Amino acid sequence: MQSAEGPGDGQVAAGRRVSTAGTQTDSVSGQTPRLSKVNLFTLFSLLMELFPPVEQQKKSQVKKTGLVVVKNIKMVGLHCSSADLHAGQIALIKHGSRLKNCDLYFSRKPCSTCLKMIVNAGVNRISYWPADPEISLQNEASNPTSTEDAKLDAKAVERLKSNSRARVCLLLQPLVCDMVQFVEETTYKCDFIQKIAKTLSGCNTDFYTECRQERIKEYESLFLISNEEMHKQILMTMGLENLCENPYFSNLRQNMKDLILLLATVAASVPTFGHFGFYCNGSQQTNDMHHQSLPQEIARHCMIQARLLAYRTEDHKTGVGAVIWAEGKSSCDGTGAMYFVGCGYNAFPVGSEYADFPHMDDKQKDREIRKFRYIIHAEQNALTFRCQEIKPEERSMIFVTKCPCDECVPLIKGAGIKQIYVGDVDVGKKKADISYMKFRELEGVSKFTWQLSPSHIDVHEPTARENGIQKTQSLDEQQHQSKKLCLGNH
Ligand SMILES: Nc1ccn([C@H]2C[C@H](O)[C@@H](COP(=O)(O)OP(=O)(O)OP(=O)(O)O)O2)c(=O)n1
Repeated sequence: MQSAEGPGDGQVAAGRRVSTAGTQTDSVSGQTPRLSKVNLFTLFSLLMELFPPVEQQKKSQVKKTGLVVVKNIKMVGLHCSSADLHAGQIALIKHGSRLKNCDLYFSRKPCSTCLKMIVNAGVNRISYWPADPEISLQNEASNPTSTEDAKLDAKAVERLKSNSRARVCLLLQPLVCDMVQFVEETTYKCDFIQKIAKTLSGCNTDFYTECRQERIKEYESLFLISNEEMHKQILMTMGLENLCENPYFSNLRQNMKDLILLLATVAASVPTFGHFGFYCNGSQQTNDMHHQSLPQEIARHCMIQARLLAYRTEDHKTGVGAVIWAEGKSSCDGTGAMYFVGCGYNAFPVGSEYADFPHMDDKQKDREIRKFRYIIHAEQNALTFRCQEIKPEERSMIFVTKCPCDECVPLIKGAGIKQIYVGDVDVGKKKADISYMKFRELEGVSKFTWQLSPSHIDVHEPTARENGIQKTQSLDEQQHQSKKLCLGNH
């Protein structure tokens, strides 16, 4: 991941303050609103809780939890609980003593079983989203016995917290004031939404608003506690009584609400809509395992991660995000066999200051002071700062929000990545300083672009592939689906 600043100012440290800085500290010169690293990691932990389930989740008091492992201010692990293991246990299995000095971002306050092992591994800091914890405290009325256990666990967590070297805290930074509006506007203009809008030709121009509203409703019910009293009770049980006083309490709730709004807006940018998905064009279809498509919901989820990363860009005109995942042998992680390899966004070389390089684009005169020779592309950063090797025998995939340019196409192929999931709006374009010609000719890497399912284009052709499986749909089924908004888990 790009950029070297660390999380720090303006953070919400448990029980001390809600926020001191009015805004995040690292936005670039006030040009475009920018997501802070702390908020990026927090939002990634929430997203990981939403990773499409690969197995049946058990109905229990233990809530599914997302987890981001950060080392030297870079993400090195993305996990979520499985049916048998909590997210913290998975981190321990996957990283072992490499957790030493890492920062961990949980989507829920971890239980004592996880916390004792994580603390023991020597982590530096543990941050969590201040709503219902992993062992739920929200079911008080419905199940008094399990709430008793949950309260005992919360007490044990507090004891572990006060006796450990690791800092257990809340790290939430207020968003810059026009951040949500900026995300909403850029989302509406993004390739994925615009491609759908074109096919609707005015009959449902408001589909994006509907998608977004659905996501907001879903995420609010998962990540917020609507009842203020209940929220206070939970914070008290978690040892955050200082945050229960106003204005801290209302500031905290507003911060949380804004972040959820932002996450839902980004998630709505790659919607489950009609027959849209990531498909490769006919001639590229193959039976080779390495080149078969991921399930659509997983592909969409990873693209949402890439879209979120783009809000860390240092290019104030065009933000791009990229994330690399691979599929190993089966695993205990809630992500199934998939594991995180690396991620990045477009930015100037690490350590540079805002004024070091030109920021002009190719529509502005004077070639010498244009940005293009200096900016490191999202894919380049994802490859440079990856935390895992790309193994030739495994299915590896990169998700990029914008078509790879001629500089990046050979890098992706050379690195041995097997699949690209991408928005292809710029394919074949040659701009003055950056061109997107090589993507079309790229061979040996499967290209899944956002489009209508091939089976929808020709209803008699049984070529739709969901997870590599041939599928035929009746005309009726298709018409029904395209009328209705399918708003399941992104
Ligand atoms: N796969 C890609 C494609 C582009 N970029 C980055 C490099 C530059 O920071 C920016 C370039 O984007 P554009 O080609 O859209 O050029 P402009 O920013 O000048 O926009 P415009 O389309 O108006 O020319 O995106 C990237 O990181 N990864």
